[in-house]
Amino acid sequence: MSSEEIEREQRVVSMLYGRLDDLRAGAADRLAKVLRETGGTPQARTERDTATAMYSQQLAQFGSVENGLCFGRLDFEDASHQHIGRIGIFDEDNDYEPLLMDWRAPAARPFYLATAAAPDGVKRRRHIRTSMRKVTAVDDEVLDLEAADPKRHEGLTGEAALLAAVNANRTGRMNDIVQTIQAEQDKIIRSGLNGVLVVQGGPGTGKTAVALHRAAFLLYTYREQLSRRGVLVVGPNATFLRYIGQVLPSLGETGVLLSTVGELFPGVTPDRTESVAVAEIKGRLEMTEVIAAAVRDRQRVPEDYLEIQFERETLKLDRKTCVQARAAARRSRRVHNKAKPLIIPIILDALAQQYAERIGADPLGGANLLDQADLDDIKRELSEDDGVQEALDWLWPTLTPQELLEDLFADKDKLETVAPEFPELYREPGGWTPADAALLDEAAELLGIDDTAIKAAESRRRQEEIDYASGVLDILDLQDEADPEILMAADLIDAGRLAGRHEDADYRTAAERASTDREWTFGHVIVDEAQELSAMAWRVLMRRCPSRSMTLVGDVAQTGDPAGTTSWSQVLEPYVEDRWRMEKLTVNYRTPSEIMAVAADVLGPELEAPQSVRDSGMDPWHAKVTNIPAQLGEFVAKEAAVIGEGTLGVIVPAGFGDAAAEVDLESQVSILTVWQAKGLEFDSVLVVDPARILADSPRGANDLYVALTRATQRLGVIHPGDLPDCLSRLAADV
Ligand SMILES: Nc1ncnc2c1ncn2[C@@H]1O[C@H](COP(=O)(O)OP(=O)(O)OP(=O)(O)O)[C@@H](O)[C@H]1O
Repeated sequence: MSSEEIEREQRVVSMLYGRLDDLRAGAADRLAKVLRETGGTPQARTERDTATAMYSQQLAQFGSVENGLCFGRLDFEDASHQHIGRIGIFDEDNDYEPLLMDWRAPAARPFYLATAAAPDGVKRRRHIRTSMRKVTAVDDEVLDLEAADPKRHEGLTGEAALLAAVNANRTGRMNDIVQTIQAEQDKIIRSGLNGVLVVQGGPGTGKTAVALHRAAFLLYTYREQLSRRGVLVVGPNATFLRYIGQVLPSLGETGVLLSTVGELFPGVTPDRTESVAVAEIKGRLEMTEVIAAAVRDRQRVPEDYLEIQFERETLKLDRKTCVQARAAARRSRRVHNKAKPLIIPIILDALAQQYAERIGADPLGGANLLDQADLDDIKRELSEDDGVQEALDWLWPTLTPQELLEDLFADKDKLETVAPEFPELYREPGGWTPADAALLDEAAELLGIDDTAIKAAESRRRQEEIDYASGVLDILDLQDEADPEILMAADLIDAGRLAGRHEDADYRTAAERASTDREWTFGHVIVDEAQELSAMAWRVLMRRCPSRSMTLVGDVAQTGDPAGTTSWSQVLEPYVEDRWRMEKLTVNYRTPSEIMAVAADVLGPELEAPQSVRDSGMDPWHAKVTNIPAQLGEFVAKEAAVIGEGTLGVIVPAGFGDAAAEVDLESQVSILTVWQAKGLEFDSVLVVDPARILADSPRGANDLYVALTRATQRLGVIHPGDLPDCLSRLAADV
């Protein structure tokens, strides 16, 4: 490419960075100005808070698009052209003409879709590669069938830039692919907001990348709708979330909540582990019945009667009354904690009657000496009595989800009553596992919160605000009394509305608020590695998204979790029946063809493995070793030396000594289990003891498939015994 062209693009790119600097300086100035302001009316204060949040967010956005601000240019048949980049920049002095078109704008679409066969008015597509603020290369594609290069791959856009991107060494953090999105990916990214979209694709087809770019696209296109409710992105584990954490900010988006399902229950951070078998049980739909039974088990009646000391009397609360009270509460179909107020009057009535009969009895045998007012007094006193409260708590305790499950899992007798078929659920008290989150959420649904007290306090507070506000209005009106022509303040605004204006507004982003609110419902939910979710986890996510505006990406051939799914329709049927759409991704951008051929053998011929976009020219190898712990270091050192600056992932069977609980993504060599490696990639991968990975789980073949497909360049397999037959394609290490 001529240096003249590079220089020409450099001038444009430098101009755009100049504009970016101006925008950044403008936002910084405005932010500094609002931060300097103090005092003023409450309304002025809230306006300042909004402005502060807005300018801070703008500053963060302008900072995050620094790398690769402008990466493309389209030249059209009509001799016009347009530069494409991470954000839109407009020429304020020239009728706001776009200087840089946001990649998500409809007008930028031909950059990803135009082909020689369907050029869509585009004559030439140019990929502009930059490093820091310097243009390093430009790659042109002339969209002209006659001039097309016969060596180019059918169906790939920007092949040179794409191959440069997929061949680059990995850093341990995922990069965005905004510069080289391919047509089949673009279609998914820009698919409409509504309904459930399933994206099925083999390893390395860009599912994660597509999911994240889709989040950015949706936030751009449906800004109004989505910034209020937020977008939730769910990933399989914390390492994975750290791996993808930078992608959305690099696309200028910050308002997205990234979470695992295990962390979706506010206030609970999973801090203990459990066996795969127990986690699998906890993921089963049958757990809904177990939890419902656990709640019913806490709604008790005495065998015979309960004795309650009140004043100097011993009252007896008989079984029949308790059964009646319980039946009334259950009949109401209210959730447990909200149904409690229904048993209270029945119990108090019975106790008050009994007490009145004792103390009000006419010694001469006449009618009871107490009247209704006395009875009411007795009931009030009973309701405040500790002994009575204790009895009520025994009959129908107010419970938090944590209390319900802690009491259940740490009590063999309770478990025996509630879930006799699952004694494995027993555990020592303290702490929660990732699978518990879905159970806590289910329990919260059945228990509810008795918010009568909270509501009463809220309405008291609001009344006080209204009283205060009417005081303010009175004062204003007094001042205006002299001139009846002037509109009274109270004519313009009533006290309720004035009070409402002064209520504290919440300026946290939707994502921040959502993370602390169990009942928050999102505008859109994106699930990565969706095949891993258990039936119980799906219930949690569906609750968070009643609009069913969802994108689910995954690969049923990679399911490792025994609680996970092998069929999308099975998972979705209970929630949306057959009203969901599926898109497929077919090209593998990560794994070279030589490695993909080995991986495909593991799953057999019925699986359609994705097509690799490139060959590496290197054969994956295997080596038989006698003593893995003693010899592994040697292989790691050799491989690390070969890849130089690149990353090496050593994937070991679960329970292998060296796998750390936390994976350090920054280090050159990571030792991790298949579960931890889900969704990640490394320039070179060493798979240790494939026979054990196969044997360790009912989904062992899927696990091995995942392990083998993490490599972007090189693959080696080390095995202590015979090489499993399915890997016979591997060449012996020399
Ligand atoms: N259009 C593209 N341009 C450049 N790189 C791409 C493109 N699509 C995907 N990639 C790269 O391919 C690799 C695999 O992508 P990604 O992790 O999204 O795949 P995946 O389908 O989620 O894989 P898996 O199911 O194995 O976890 C990443 O390095 C990603 O950046």
